[in-house]
Amino acid sequence: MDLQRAGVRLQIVLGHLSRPSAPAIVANPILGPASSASCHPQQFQYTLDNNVLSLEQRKFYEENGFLVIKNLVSDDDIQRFRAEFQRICRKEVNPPGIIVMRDVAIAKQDYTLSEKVVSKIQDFQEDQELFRYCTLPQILKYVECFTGPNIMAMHTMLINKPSDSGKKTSRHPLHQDLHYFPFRPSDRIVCAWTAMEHIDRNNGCLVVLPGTHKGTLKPHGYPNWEGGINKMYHGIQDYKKDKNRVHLVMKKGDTVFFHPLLIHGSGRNRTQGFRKAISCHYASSECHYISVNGTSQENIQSEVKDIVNRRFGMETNITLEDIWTFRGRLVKGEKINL
Ligand SMILES: CC(C)CC(=O)SCCNC(=O)CCNC(=O)[C@H](O)C(C)(C)COP(=O)(O)OP(=O)(O)OC[C@H]1O[C@@H](n2cnc3c(N)ncnc32)[C@H](O)[C@@H]1OP(=O)(O)O
Ligand SMILES: Nc1ncnc2c1ncn2[C@@H]1O[C@H](COP(=O)(O)OP(=O)(O)OP(=O)(O)O)[C@@H](O)[C@H]1O
Ligand SMILES: O=C(O)CCC(=O)C(=O)O
Ligand SMILES: [Fe+2]
Ligand SMILES: [Mg+2]
Repeated sequence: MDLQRAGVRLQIVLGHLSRPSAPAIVANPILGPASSASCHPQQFQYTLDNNVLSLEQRKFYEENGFLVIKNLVSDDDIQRFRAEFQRICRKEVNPPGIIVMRDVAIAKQDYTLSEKVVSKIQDFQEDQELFRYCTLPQILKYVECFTGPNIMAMHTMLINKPSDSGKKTSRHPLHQDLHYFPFRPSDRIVCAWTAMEHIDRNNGCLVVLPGTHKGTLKPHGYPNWEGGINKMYHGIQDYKKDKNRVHLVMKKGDTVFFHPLLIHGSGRNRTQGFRKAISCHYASSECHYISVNGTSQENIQSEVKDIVNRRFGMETNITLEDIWTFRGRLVKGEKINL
C-alpha cells in the first residue's frame, strides 16, 4: 500500500478533515538558544518569559519538572467530561479515531461496553465535548509558559483507572512520555493532567521522580510483572524503589503540568471506584519531527505500526510522523512544523 493511499485511508478512519497548509516558517526566538536570558537576570531552560508564572513557580518547574495548579478546572466542566466519557463507553457517541482500552486483566473476557470495563480512552481530538478540555483558556494560559504561543494539542486521554483485580495490572509503570513522541525539542512539550476527583495513594495517584526531566530519555520496555501488563505500558528498565518519589495528592480540578522527560507512573487502585483523570500533551508547533530509527524508541514505533496495520487489515508504510500528524490539532497561534 503506498503512503498516499494509506494516508487517505487513515484520514477516513480518523475522520480527519483537510486543514489549511502551514504558513511559511518565520524566524522566532522561542526555540533559539538562551533567548530568555536576555530579558531575565536568571537563565531558564524549561520555562519561557511571560507574566503568568511567579518566580517561585518558575523555579519550581525548572528544578522539579512539574507544577501543580490547584482548582484550575471547574466542577461543571469535569461533570461534562464525565458525562461524555460515559456516552462514549455506552457507544451512544463514537467519535472518529477514538481508542477505547480495557484493562489487560479483563481484556479477553466478553463484557459489554460500559464505564466499568474501560480503563482509558485515547485520541478524543474529534470529540467536541471532550476536546473542550484541551482548549480551556485557563489551561492554555499555563501551557504557553512551556510551549510558547503556537500550541498544538498532540495527544489526548481520559484515564479511568479501574479497581485493581488483585493482579496489580491497574498500575502504570514509571516512564517518560517522550518515549512515545517523535518530535523535539522536549523542553517545548508539556502534559496537562487534571484530577477529575480526589486522587491519593488509595486510588492510584501520580507518582513522580522530581528533577528527572534534567536527564535524558531512557530505554523503555515492558516490566516483568507476573499479573500482566497493559499493552504499550512501557516502563524504564532500571527501576528501583526510589526514595525520592513523590505521590501527588490532588483534589478534583487540580492540574499538574509536567515535562515529557519527567519519570512518572501511578500505583494500583485499591478502592472499589474508578479513578478518573483527563489529560492532553501539548507541543509548540515549532517543534519538528525526528526519525526514531536506530533509537530506543524503535520498539514503541513498531508496536504502534502493528496496531495501525491491524486496524487497516494490511501492511502499510505509514510512518510515526503520519500518525502524529493526523491526531495533532492547533489550539492557539499558528501552525508551523508539526
Ligand atoms: C504519553 C502517552 C502516549 C503514554 C501512553 O498513552 S501509554 C499507553 C498507550 N496506549 C495506547 O496507545 C493504546 C493501546 N491500546 C490499543 O490500541 C487497544 O486498546 C488494543 C490493546 C490494541 C486493543 O484493541 P481492541 O480494539 O480492544 O482489540 P481487541 O479487543 O480485539 O484486542 C486485541 C488483542 O489485544 C489484547 N488486548 C486488549 N486490551 C489489552 C490490554 N489492555 N493490554 C494487553 N492486551 C490487550 C486482546 O486480548 C487481544 O489479544 P489476542 O486475542 O489478539 O491475543
Ligand atoms: N518494576 C517496575 N518497573 C517500573 N515501574 C514500577 C515497577 N514497580 C512499580 N513501579 C511503579 O512505581 C511507581 C511507584 O510505586 P509505589 O509503590 O510508590 O506506588 P504506590 O502508590 O505505593 O502503589 P503500589 O503499592 O500499587 O505500587 C508506580 O507508578 C508503580 O507502578
Ligand atoms: O493517569 C495515570 O495513571 C498516568 C498515565 C500516564 O502517565 C500516561 O498514560 O502516560
Ligand atoms: Fe505518562
Ligand atoms: Mg507500592
